[in-house]
Amino acid sequence: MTAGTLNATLSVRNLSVRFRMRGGRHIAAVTDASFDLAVGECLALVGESGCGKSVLASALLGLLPANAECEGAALLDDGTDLITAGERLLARTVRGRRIGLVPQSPAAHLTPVRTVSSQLSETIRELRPVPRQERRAAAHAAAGRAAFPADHLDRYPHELSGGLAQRAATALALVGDAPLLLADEPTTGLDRALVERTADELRRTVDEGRALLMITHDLAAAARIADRVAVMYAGRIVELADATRFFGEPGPLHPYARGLLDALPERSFQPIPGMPPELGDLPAGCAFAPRCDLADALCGTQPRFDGRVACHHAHTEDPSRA
Ligand SMILES: Nc1ncnc2c1ncn2[C@@H]1O[C@H](COP(=O)(O)OP(=O)(O)OP(=O)(O)O)[C@@H](O)[C@H]1O
Ligand code: NI
Repeated sequence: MTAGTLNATLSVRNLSVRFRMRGGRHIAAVTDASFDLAVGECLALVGESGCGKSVLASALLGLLPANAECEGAALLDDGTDLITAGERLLARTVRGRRIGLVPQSPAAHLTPVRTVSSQLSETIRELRPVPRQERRAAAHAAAGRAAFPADHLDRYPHELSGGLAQRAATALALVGDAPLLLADEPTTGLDRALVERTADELRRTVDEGRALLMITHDLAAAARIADRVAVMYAGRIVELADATRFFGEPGPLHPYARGLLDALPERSFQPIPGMPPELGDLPAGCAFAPRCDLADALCGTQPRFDGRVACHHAHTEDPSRA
């Protein structure tokens, strides 16, 4: 292990996930992803729809379907490799206990026939033996941290709006007190005020000594709580940056990441032209080249990720090198 990974709660190394499809085809959903996540840190994973964010999260929790093939490693601080650990170990010691998941589709994650309060209580009971009274208190505390209103705890999932279901799922992820949280679009369906409140609560959870990988389309939410940003394009992490630098000056290094920020209404409101490529049919070189103003012959070869960026024409502050 290198020095840089010593304090990491999670070290992802060269993680690739491919789906085997009919006719011998493959979909390269995640390719060669590497990053670390430390205690007290929030890493935001951003990128357009379909770029592989949720597949990456599912790989870390052993929740991929049977036609998925995984390579690489994802090490917890005690050396447990999430990629090679079997289902028994993941189910007994990892999911809910060491890693809490806020799923992308909360409705599918909530049990329809039980109230939010009973689901929270049941989850606590499964994780550790505590008296009923304490379970109730823990359920209330988790609801509060997820901005879920206490007077809705006795409701069934179908009685909840999308935003409330999202917050119920967040409470379920928090109730186990896992040191590592994976939140897949935790602010979807929430209005701006609730986005900010949820983001602030998640930030507080991190500041109490946890680590958070937050997957999001919402760059404003990412700017609010993230310490670092990982930008994914067509299954690859193309930039890994300090959030202050990324959202402020000098801004992102990768032309795709610069395009994502420029597309924001509060910036130039200029969408990136074109569409991301099919992950079943990726070009040999840089996958962003067909949409990139800066692309030239060099981009026909895959740019190497140097720890900060993977681009032959990365933005530079030094005009003589531009
Ligand atoms: N079970 C599967 N079999 C085949 N392909 C899959 C499977 N699950 C996901 N994919 C493909 O993997 C790619 C990445 O999907 P993923 O859900 O990770 O995207 P995402 O970045 O989370 O997008 P979004 O922001 O819309 O949630 C997509 O092209 C998707 O079609
Ligand atoms: Ni997703």
